[in-house]
Amino acid sequence: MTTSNRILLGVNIDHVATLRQARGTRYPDPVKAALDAEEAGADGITVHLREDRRHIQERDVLLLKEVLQTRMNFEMGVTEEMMAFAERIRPAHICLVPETRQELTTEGGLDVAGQEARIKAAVERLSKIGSEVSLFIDADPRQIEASRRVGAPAIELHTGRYADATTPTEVAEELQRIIDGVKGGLSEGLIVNAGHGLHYHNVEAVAAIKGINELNIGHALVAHALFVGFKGAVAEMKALILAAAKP
Ligand SMILES: CC(=O)[C@@H](O)[C@H](O)COP(=O)(O)O
Ligand SMILES: NCC(=O)COP(=O)(O)O
Repeated sequence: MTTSNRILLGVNIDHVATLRQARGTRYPDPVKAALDAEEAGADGITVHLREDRRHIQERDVLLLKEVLQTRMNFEMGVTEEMMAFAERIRPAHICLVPETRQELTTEGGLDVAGQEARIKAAVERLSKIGSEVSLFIDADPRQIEASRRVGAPAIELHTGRYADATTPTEVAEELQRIIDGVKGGLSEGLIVNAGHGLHYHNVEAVAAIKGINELNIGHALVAHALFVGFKGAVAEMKALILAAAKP
């Protein structure tokens, strides 16, 4: 069970690639962003190779595998194509996410409870290559219990609803859901990560929750980097979460 106050920052570089793909250029290179992020204190690099390849490409993942000093967290849908690719690159961490072609971004968590046999088989297969498999789920007790049952060592709680909440009541309710989810995950013996939609203005309350292992943050960092540079954006975020996580 992870109960330390040391909280890790996983930097998601997908949206550096979004900017590149918008013009079909060679720049900006997410690989450069990853190296800058590491220099600025990132504990790991997250990439989501979407089925539609709207941002990260296979080339990015293959290069990252060669150059990262930290570790890769490879987000993927549960498809045969992705399973075979993951087996080829053997990332340190794999996060299984739900994916819909038309969605603007990952809208909800993976329905582990509704497809336990399928997710269990994927977790078993991916664990054989030495990856630590986590499941990107909503902070829902049913999904947390199912995650333990399918043998995943880790979960990542989807913080999108908290990030999108507008009224103080809604924010408090969504935060409480995450707090309860962290407690529930830890009591099931799982490593608990969190992420999606986290920003400089909403990250501290989540970073202050005891027992969270890692926060994965991307879109807000890439946006802020336009004004302060990628290293500056990562360093600011890292300082914020470390200060918030202090006992
Ligand atoms: C699963 C997750 O939360 C991230 O991969 C995030 O989704 C990346 O960005 P997009 O969802 O916008 O592709
Ligand atoms: N898994 C969440 C993630 O990697 C980053 O999501 P976002 O900060 O880009 O919304």
